[in-house]
Amino acid sequence: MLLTSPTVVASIALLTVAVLVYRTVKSPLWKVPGPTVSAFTSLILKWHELGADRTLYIQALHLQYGPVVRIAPNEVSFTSWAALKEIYCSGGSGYEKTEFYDLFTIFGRRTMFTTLGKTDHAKRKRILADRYANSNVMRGSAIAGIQERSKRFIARCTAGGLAAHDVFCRAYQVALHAYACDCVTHHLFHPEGTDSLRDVHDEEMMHQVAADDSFQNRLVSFYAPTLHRLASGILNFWWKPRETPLVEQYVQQTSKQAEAEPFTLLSRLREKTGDLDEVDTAAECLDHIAAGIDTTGDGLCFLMWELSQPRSRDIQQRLQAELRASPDAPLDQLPYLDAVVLEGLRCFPPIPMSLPRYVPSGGRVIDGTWLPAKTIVSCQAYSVHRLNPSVFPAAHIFNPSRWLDEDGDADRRRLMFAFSNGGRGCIGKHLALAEMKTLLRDTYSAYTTTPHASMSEESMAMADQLISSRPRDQKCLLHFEPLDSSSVAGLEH
Ligand code: HEM
Repeated sequence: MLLTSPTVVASIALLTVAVLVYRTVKSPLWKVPGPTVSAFTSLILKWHELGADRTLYIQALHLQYGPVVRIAPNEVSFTSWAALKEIYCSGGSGYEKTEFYDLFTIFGRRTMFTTLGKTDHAKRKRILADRYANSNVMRGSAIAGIQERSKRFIARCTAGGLAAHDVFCRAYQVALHAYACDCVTHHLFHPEGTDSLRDVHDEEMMHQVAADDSFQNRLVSFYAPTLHRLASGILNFWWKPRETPLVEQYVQQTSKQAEAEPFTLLSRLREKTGDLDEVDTAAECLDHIAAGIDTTGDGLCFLMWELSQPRSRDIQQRLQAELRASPDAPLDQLPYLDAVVLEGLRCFPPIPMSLPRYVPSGGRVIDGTWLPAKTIVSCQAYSVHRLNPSVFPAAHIFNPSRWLDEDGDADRRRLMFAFSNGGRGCIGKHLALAEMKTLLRDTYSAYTTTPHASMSEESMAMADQLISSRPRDQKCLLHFEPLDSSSVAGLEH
């Protein structure tokens, strides 16, 4: 009786609010700059996550509040080198990952990417690292496979003459994602890599991974597992669950049966059979496929879109001039190509979002702010690359030449966060760079690219997925116009 009295209910509610306010105000995070609402609830942040614009929301907060911003009651975002170094590089591999990475477990197993603790991660990395070393990526049939796939990509893009070709991934159309898929599976399984540039079944399989629209569904399963369990029928109607049966089957079969060449990851995993069972092996390989398709594909897509704009005409011409002047130069001796790729990854990082980590026990001072253990801290490449004006002046401008200036070179390179930094940075970095440079070299030694009239900046706006981003309309129509017949002849396949 007493409990239903309005006075008692109001008193309990008031007391609860008072305790909440008291605890919030007394929290060590209270003084961290940020909107007041972030101190009380993470709902606004989650709303932006579901709306696919978390990255831009955090960017706006940094613009308003500075390099340290509280984005949720227990979460702080940073943009400075001091913070980046502490969070991602201290002790070699930085702070431990949060349970956010549970969203990416495969076949119920943790892979190198989803391992949270440092010790387990270091053990797994010791097994895998040598196959992704630059010397292994750039040798013999490893690099020859990339070159072959790049020529296939160009052949598909130019098969219809001047007609526009969709260089982004759409069902049954030629795509940068197909190129990235064929390159990464070549590195994992050769000779059993995919041929999604030419084979419809492989393209369909690639498409399941690349055009996955499940991020909202997965976010709900992460934040509200009970709701997800109870209401999955309704949720699945609105937001698709992740379903990639074709690639799962391919990886499970291939990782069991294939005779893989010595440069491949699979051959390495075979040498280490005592460390990983069949399911671990398949999960690790599938993870690398997923990690290597959207990232390289979207990175190239945003970059080629930018190069195709009238405002980038001089840049495209300078790139063409360098490539045509040195047709046989090794990839690492083409400084402007390198600058174009770095600037592409700076302006359009394929993983633009926060990479969340826990403050270790005992708490830490990060960029002058003391934070208790278990606070979630992160940097996001999108903001790191745009909000350090002394290192990246006029950061909103796509300007590859900034990377040619010897002055400040070390500062720029250490703030390049597209592949993250420290011991948990991208293991596939050299593979991705080889793929990007090879395809750009083949394209711009022989063609000029221009945007199709139907394309707009809005359709190419960044849309966040779970951790990566992609163009909002998932298409990017470009024309490929031959520079002259002699340059094209070498690329015909
Ligand atoms: C332009 C292309 C790429 C970009 C921008 C990129 C970016 C990144 C970033 C930012 C991370 C750190 C993620 C985090 O801490 O949450 C990462 C990790 C990782 N990447 Fe990439 N990546 C690219 C291509 C690739 C490729 C081609 C592979 C294929 C093998 C790959 C495999 C991985 C793996 C296995 C990890 C986990 C590393 C670890 O935890 O030690 N990535 N990548």
